[in-house]
Amino acid sequence: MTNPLIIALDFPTEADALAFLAPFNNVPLTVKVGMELFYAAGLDFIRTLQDRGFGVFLDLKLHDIPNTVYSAMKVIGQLGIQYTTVHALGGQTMIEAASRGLADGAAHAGILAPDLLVITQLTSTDQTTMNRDLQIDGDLVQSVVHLAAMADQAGADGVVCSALEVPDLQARNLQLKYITPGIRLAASNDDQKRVVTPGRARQLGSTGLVIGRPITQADHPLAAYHRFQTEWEAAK
Ligand SMILES: O=C(O)c1cc(=O)[nH]c(=O)n1[C@@H]1O[C@H](COP(=O)(O)O)[C@@H](O)[C@H]1O
Repeated sequence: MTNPLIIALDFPTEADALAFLAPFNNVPLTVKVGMELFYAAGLDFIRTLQDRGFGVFLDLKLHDIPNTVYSAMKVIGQLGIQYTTVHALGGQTMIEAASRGLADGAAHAGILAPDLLVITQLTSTDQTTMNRDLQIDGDLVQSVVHLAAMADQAGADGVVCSALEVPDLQARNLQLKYITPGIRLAASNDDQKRVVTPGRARQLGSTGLVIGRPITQADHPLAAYHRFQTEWEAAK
């Protein structure tokens, strides 16, 4: 089974990412490659991670017209990775196009398509940001529920949201995985606004966690990873 703890490799270079991963040699990790590292290290680095046995979550958060997203996802579908992302705010037709693109790319390569995860409201967004900056009226949780239901309709495999919203999503009986960032062992003061501990996230129904700085910036990353894992396991 895929490791439910996904580490966000938010590093500026391939060398930094590989140095971080050195102690994790025998750990069956799924690692998330986001915009910074992908733009710096590209597809060759994705293959390096796969050669070393890591599962890959390619997080490029596509948001464009359906035809452009379809074509990009057709390429991504051929990579043999585990997860990739689009923004819900691209709308249902764009999400459907993304799903088709992944399926067509994977079929072309004769492999399984990655899970398509849809970003609902970012965990750095709070109620005020959503209403004032994005000019989306109403309640943030209701917006996440609406976007997740749309993603489900469009054939997505999961959504990215705060663990705080998962109970409301489960109440809708959606056929989705709930991948939740904004995970912290204790209260923190960084840019994340909707924050949850790993144990609480599991109790709330998260399928998987995305964890970045609390592990990547720790003095002892492997020990930090084990603390998250222990809390996750204890919350069964
Ligand atoms: O798509 C994501 O992974 C994502 C969505 C979201 O709503 N919030 C969010 O923090 N993320 C990502 O999850 C990771 C969280 O990193 P830390 O805040 O360092 O734990 C980063 O790579 C973010 O890009």
